[in-house]
Amino acid sequence: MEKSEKKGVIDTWIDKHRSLYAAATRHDFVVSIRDGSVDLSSFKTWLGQDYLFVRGFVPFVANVLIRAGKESGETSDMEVVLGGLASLNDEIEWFKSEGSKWGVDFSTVVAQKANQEYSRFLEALMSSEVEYSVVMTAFWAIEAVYQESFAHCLGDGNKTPAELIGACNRWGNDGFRQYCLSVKNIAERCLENASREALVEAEDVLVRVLEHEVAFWEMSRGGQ
Ligand SMILES: Cc1ncc(CO)c(N)n1
Repeated sequence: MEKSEKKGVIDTWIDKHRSLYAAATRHDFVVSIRDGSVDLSSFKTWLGQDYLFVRGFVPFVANVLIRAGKESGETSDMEVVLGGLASLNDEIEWFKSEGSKWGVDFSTVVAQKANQEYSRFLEALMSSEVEYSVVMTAFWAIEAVYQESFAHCLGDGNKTPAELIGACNRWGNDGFRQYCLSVKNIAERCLENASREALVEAEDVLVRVLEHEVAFWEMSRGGQ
């Protein structure tokens, strides 16, 4: 089989954890955006919590960037991650303008438990004990869940409310999809050469990202 046809280890894990992957990428909140039934207080809750998440995600991606420069052996890895970091800069500006559009004052938003736990998980991944291949797998999964979720809200037959199209476009656009594929290719390349222990850890980290993503969407139910 040609290399391009071969199923990578990430796709094998996604198949193995198919129902959890679906829970993370087709959550009720996401489905409600797509079918137009979304409760706007849920959206505002998500917006405030995700703004806080992204502020914590920046140092995580910066850590990935440093590792991509030192540990990867491929000069292109750093460029891919730098592109991601640059788009987080725009994203923070976008969050601020969405916050004023929806009347969400981020200075008063408090991180909920699921958000705190996700941040702690990211901090643990920044330890130098964690292998590059494991960190890259986590990074891919974090980005891919948002890409798949929001692309679903833009797919054929969607009834996504006009005022939420901008949010869906942020992560559902084709450029972001391509970027996620680049990150996936980096992770796959690293995993091909990884030790047994690293593979076990990478699969575990992938599962834990999916669980954190489900818990993150669940916060939107509170609507507070
Ligand atoms: C919870 C969460 N996961 C992933 C991303 C980005 O991919 C985000 N902004 N928020």
